[in-house]
Amino acid sequence: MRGLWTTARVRSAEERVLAATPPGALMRRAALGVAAVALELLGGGRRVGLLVGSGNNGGDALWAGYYLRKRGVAVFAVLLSPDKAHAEGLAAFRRAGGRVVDRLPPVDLAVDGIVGLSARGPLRPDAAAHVADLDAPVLAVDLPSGIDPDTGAAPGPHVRARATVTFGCLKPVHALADCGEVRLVDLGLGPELGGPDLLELEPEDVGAAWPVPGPESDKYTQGVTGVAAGSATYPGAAVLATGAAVLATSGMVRYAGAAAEAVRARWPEAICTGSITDAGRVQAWVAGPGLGTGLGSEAVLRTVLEAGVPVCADADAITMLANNPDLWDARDPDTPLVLTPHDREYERLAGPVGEDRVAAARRAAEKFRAVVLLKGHVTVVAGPDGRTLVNRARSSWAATAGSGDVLAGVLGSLLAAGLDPVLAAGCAAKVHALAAELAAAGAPIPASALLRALPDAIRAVRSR
Ligand SMILES: NC(=O)C1=CN([C@@H]2O[C@H](COP(=O)(O)OP(=O)(O)OC[C@H]3O[C@@H](n4cnc5c(N)ncnc54)[C@H](O)[C@@H]3O)[C@@H](O)[C@H]2O)[C@@H](O)CC1
Ligand SMILES: Nc1ncnc2c1ncn2[C@@H]1O[C@H](COP(=O)(O)OP(=O)(O)O)[C@@H](O)[C@H]1O
Ligand SMILES: [K+]
Repeated sequence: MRGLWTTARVRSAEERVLAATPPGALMRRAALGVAAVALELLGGGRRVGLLVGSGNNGGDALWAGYYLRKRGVAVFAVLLSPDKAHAEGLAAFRRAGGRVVDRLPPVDLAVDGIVGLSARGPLRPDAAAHVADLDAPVLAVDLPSGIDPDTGAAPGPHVRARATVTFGCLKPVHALADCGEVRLVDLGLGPELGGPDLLELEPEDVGAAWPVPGPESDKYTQGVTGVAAGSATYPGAAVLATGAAVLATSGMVRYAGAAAEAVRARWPEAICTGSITDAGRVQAWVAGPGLGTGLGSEAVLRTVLEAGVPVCADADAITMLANNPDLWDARDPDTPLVLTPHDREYERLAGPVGEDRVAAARRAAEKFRAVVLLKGHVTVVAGPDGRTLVNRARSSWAATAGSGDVLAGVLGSLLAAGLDPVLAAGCAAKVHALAAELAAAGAPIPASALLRALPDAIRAVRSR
């Protein structure tokens, strides 16, 4: 698990460490780390350009330029605010033979020291113009400038980094936005940081949590997943959600609804009935994909919410909950509920997502006392207790019709197996994104291919 700390937390930890270290020591340690990665990225290249902003981020870049000069690299620096450039860094850079220029000449690598933790908003026009001019790979200092450190939002011009060297700890931007390869330089902040604000599951965490049968298991002990999805109009959603539950764990799956024929034809191992009242006992329900929003569907959702087992409410179930607040009363508040909206469904429930997806997921989790999995390229899982997991997909091939139905089925089966709902949601998101990546291998895929890749994705995380 990787922890991520917001800028406010980093700053307060840094203040305490700074007070206990000689002046400039932390910056030089940070800059040495930047110079080391720059040398790696340079390969045979010998020319580096620095874009230097007005704060300590620029100071890091100038000190890195100093260390690179000591290794015989030609280094050029553009000072975006010459009067405010970090004084000691600039003096050291000049002493070592670094050249201050108005515009970068052709270089093999650019170092982005424009702005770091104090960044607000997109790059300012002068900085944006220098960035637009670059045609060398960029090494970002702390974070790619123009991206918000805490939300990962990049509402305008920003740096696209080949790699980022960050200091002390990872910040939300490193999980929420594209920072290239991220390297961490230890500044000894550890004891001062406290617990992280956000967590990112690593493949091995997902592999360790994934439910697998043991010698004592039978089909019931591993959890029975109920699927209330699909309709005469949308049988496919039922086939995908049920299939995902069938493939994700080895417990049993019961399907109840109007697509029973289609589901039985594709998944003979699922126990199918036409009506929720005949479904039998389950340990968790997945409700919503392709279900429709009419009165009959509302009755189904009510039954599921009253069942006293964890529920994953997706798609039409979310729309019904948004349109008909009475439905919330059916819910036993002590039984876990996981809502899996995409941005438009979120808006129906809780207003616009806005640029801070983490805050949005947390807002809804608190409001509904539910686990909220906000889908997208960056998926955020927030629990009503404030626990928050983030997962940034490494590809976008999952953006295809029916892909959400697969996610809901996987998540439902993890709930049925008894996983903690926040962990279940985080594991489902990670395996779903990995399955999309494996299935696609560089070419578009339908959701049914994503579904077929679930076993490969589960094997991949379990082998870590
Ligand atoms: N505090 C510490 O102990 C350490 C800090 N370090 C560095 O210090 C950085 C933070 O330094 P500062 O707090 O001085 O601030 P920054 O260097 O992040 O920002 C400096 C200034 O940039 C300008 N700016 C803000 N948004 C901008 C935008 N969108 N476009 C262009 N310019 C913008 C603002 O005027 C801001 O005050 C970290 O990111 C890290 O690189 C490292 O040296 C390690 C040690
Ligand atoms: N650009 C993207 N990159 C990676 N994953 C994405 C992207 N867009 C959507 N996804 C993922 O694909 C799934 C889409 O779900 P959803 O929007 O409900 O689609 P559908 O309703 O067609 O099934 C979600 O798991 C989401 O996280
Ligand atoms: K930067």
